[in-house]
Amino acid sequence: MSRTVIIGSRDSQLALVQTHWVRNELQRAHPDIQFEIVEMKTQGDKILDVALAKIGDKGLFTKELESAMLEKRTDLAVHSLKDLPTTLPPGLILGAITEREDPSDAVIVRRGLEAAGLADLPEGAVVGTSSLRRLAQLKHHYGEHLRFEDIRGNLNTRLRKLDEGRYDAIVLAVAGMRRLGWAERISEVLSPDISLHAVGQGALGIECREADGEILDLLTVLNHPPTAWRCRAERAMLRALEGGCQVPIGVYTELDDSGRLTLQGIVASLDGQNVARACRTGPGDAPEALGQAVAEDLKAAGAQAILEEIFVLVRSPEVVAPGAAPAS
Ligand SMILES: NCc1[nH]cc(CCC(=O)O)c1CC(=O)O
Repeated sequence: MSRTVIIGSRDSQLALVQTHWVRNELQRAHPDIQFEIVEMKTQGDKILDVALAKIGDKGLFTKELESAMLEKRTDLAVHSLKDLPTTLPPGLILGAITEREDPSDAVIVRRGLEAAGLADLPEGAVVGTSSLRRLAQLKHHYGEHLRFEDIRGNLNTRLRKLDEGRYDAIVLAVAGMRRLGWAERISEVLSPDISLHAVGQGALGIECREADGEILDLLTVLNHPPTAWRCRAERAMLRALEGGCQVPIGVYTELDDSGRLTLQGIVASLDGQNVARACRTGPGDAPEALGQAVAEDLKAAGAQAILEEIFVLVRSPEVVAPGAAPAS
């Protein structure tokens, strides 16, 4: 293949680290092909100071990258998988899912404060989070002891706000901190008993045109089947719940040596008081069926009512939902 392959990326520091990693992997596997990166701003990058929930959740960080592929200005796009909606525009598919980083959430304590994690923070300490999923689960466990406030901006901005003393701790994805080389700032990795992570967290999704067989062939080197099975189950669950990225939905998956996949799911009310949980195990090579089954169990456990209540809250004009950033 003699063409130059153009890779679309958001221009945030994390997105560029991820896209350069993908470019290097592709270049190593296909030395005769030229790979180029084109940086783009998405809607979500332009309007970070606005309550994102108001703008519409689907594809805030992906639309511009997708239009570019459909118009053949680019050939593929690299996304944090958790920012990629579960339903893609016609003509585009998920060509590969890369090996997952640790998908857990991490607590970062402000410099100068000696605390090993959330349980160790002083009474009334202020914890910053921008995701309803984290907020709901942390309120459920630490609502009596800690206060929670919204935090916005990219990872650099959030760490700066933390160290300026506006928060005592913040909660972020382990994966982003590691990829940016800031792992040593992680004070605590939250166990799934405290916080189930976002669907797709820690993995990269590579999107391309469905009909572009050449590109699809090139991408097979990036696909990590165990991660792909886990993430497909997680995404099928989310899709079946029709949960945009704004709702407190968390997951945890495990793949055992014999290829059995376990998917745990949670749907929580914003105050953390009302929680629906479900867990099932099934064959790893039928992840969509497993995801759909767990979604049905969650609905039977009360998820529907929780989701409807949140939908009304998030859409009502008076209420600016605390921390409605997408897909965390
Ligand atoms: N919501 C934004 C976002 N999208 C992807 C990551 C990094 C982690 C990942 O790849 O899942 C983050 C930051 C965060 O949630 O802390």
